[in-house]
Amino acid sequence: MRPLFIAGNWKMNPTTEADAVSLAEAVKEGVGQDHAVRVAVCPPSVFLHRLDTVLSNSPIGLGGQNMHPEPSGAYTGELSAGMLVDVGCTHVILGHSERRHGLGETDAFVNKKLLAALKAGLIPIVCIGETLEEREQGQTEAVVGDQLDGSLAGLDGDQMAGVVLAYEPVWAIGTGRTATPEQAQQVHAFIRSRLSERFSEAIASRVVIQYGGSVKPENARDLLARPDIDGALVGGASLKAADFLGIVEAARAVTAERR
Ligand SMILES: O=C(CO)COP(=O)(O)O
Repeated sequence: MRPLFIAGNWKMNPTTEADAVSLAEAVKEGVGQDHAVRVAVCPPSVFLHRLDTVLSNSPIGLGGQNMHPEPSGAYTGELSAGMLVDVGCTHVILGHSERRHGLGETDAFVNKKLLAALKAGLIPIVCIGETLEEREQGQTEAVVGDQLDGSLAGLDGDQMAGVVLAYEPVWAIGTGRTATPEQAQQVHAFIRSRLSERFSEAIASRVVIQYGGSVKPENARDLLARPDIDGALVGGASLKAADFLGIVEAARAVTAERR
């Protein structure tokens, strides 16, 4: 059985280290030593080092929100996989739509980052998802399929099994408009079938596929109860400890029901 995995993508929030520490401490206290559900937080990179200390003796993973594929060099403003590992990261988000659409990241570039992240021992969370226009034109599967092919190029089955995918329909991010559990499940099942064709059914069945886009405590349980939805990548609701912990609680409830 795939363990459910709830990750918080804090994006460019909160704005001070003191607030980041408070949020991380509250999440740490709420999660406790429970390992039934995987949990990670991905704060802005300037807070990573401090939060590694805050989150010590806790099962909560720590993730970067981006990285450069090269290990070092003349890349102003960038940071590498090795640097993320050095400050205590276990995870890294790659190819978020805010970077694909806002900053022109391509599948090929995401793929280079993915290979570098795996080499450095990070667990990558690779984001994919269609825009509203693409959905309305019936292109969801074509777009998501292309993103998968491009982003996952060159991976072998064992590497794939260690990658987390996050299906984040762009139209559901920060809009309050969540994909219905049925809509999300349909795309998640498509993603898994694509992985099955490309790798094998055994590998596809091991890949954790998170859903992201306006996940809240109120809608988390219905989403997480679907067979191919293995967790959530949470934006806005990860900035309030009570909301984020409410989503973790929903994941625990779904996990307990499945036992
Ligand atoms: O982009 C997201 C997570 O990566 C989702 O953001 P929201 O939860 O704010 O919609």
